Amino acid sequence: METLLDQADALIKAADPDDGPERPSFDIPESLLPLTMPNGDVLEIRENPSKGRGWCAKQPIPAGTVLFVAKPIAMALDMEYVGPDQNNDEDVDEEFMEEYENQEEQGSTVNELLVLEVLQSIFSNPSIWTEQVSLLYPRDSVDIEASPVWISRDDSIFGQYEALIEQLETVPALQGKSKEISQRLPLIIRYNVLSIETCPELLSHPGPNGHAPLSGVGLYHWPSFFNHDGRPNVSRYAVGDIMWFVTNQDIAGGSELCISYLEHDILCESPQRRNLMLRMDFKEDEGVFLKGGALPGPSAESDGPDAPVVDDDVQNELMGMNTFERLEAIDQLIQQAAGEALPEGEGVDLEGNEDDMEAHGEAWFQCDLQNLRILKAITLEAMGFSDKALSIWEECVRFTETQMPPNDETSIVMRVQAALCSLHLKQETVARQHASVALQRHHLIFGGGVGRFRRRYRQEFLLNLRPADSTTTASGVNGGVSMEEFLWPHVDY
Ligand SMILES: C[S@@+](CC[C@H](N)C(=O)[O-])C[C@H]1O[C@@H](n2cnc3c(N)ncnc32)[C@H](O)[C@@H]1O
Repeated sequence: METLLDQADALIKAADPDDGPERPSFDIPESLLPLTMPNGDVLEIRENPSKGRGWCAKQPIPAGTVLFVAKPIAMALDMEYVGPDQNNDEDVDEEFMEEYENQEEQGSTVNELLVLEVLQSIFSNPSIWTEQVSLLYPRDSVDIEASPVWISRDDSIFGQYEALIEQLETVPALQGKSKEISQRLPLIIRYNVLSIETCPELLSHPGPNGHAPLSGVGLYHWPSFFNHDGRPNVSRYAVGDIMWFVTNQDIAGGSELCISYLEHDILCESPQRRNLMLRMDFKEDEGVFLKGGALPGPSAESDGPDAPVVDDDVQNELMGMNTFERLEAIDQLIQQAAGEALPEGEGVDLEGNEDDMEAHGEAWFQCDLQNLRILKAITLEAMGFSDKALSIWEECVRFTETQMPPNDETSIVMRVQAALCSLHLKQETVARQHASVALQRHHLIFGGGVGRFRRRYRQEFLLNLRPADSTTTASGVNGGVSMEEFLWPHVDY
């Protein structure tokens, strides 16, 4: 994994400031090649009457087992998708653009680029269709014929799509299949696409050296047989385009192995909200994923927001303020997010403009509150109030450990900040406890002991969230040793 992380860093470093990085297409390192074929002694695909095919465990599987590692059939980067050019088209109708922007917000438009990429791969190597893509859901011709014909919102993409479909008939192995491919492929992408992100959980992910520009979508073969569950027992993570699937808990033989199609911080929401976000062809209405009892999520008739409010734009807007203003704004938003207050001058944002920060007097998503807590802790630390920040980091830890799947990678990030903050306050015992849980959990999910942990967290340790971070010496006893070296010394694990 370390080699792949180096390659990911190199792509970010060499990225064009306007066009972003090159698309990652990494070779699976030799040491991981045995993990690319699902082990038939341990795993099998079974048919389930209500969910279709899905991966199952043939025998007990311990937590932290890598089920397999996969490379996509094709991928596309979010940054590559530019969408219809509004400036050059005076006839673009407003309703269309509104719908287009909504879709864009939901991150689905890059899927259109993926349709083209997969088609290109099929054209170059027809066995990709016959041996992999054609086996994916949906397979039933009734479902397929009932679906509307796919039309891209982007004329340029649609033109290329039609041309490629026509060219398929010139490939002997695909003759007579172009109609089926044109009907099925967009649906296959729609229902099997996976987001691909490198270290997305890190606070440094969106920053200058973070891996956000490598984010995209991909179509994978074996991973497409994971069904969704609101209590996933499998977690996934990626470096570049290579993706790992690992059990996040001990699994009993015979159980189904499921991932979550939803972001893990949405899983604690009400079924109504989860289904709105899921946008799938099935309803996910199992009980909410909670260890500590149900949160008071919105009821069916609630008119609270139907998507998280504290998105990247809101977070950037807040981080652009000076710390005093920011703290005040965050506190106001926390009240609104908890459904305790209407915003100042209802329906206006922090600068008095109308925007989607309009609150409804209804609770926002739990992840909104979590994101606001994180921003508050960062702000308090920058202001020198690390003692207040520590209790907020600990609240953040609690959220990830009670409202998210077991051993979630986000809980590691929160433990790391709680450890660094405690050490800054010279509370070494507390710091070591958080540090130890973070490392154990990281080792379980990502493997590689302290070496890999420190490699994956390299950018995170450069964040300098608290004054004098880089030179801190714990309680002075470890003169000259950085906080991370003090808490996670390089030892064999
Ligand atoms: C990525 S595929 C998973 C494999 C699929 N079941 C198959 O037969 O190939 C996604 C599709 O599986 C089905 N599916 C996945 N999770 C489900 C669930 N929890 N309940 C019902 N259907 C589910 C839905 O039809 C969904 O569009």
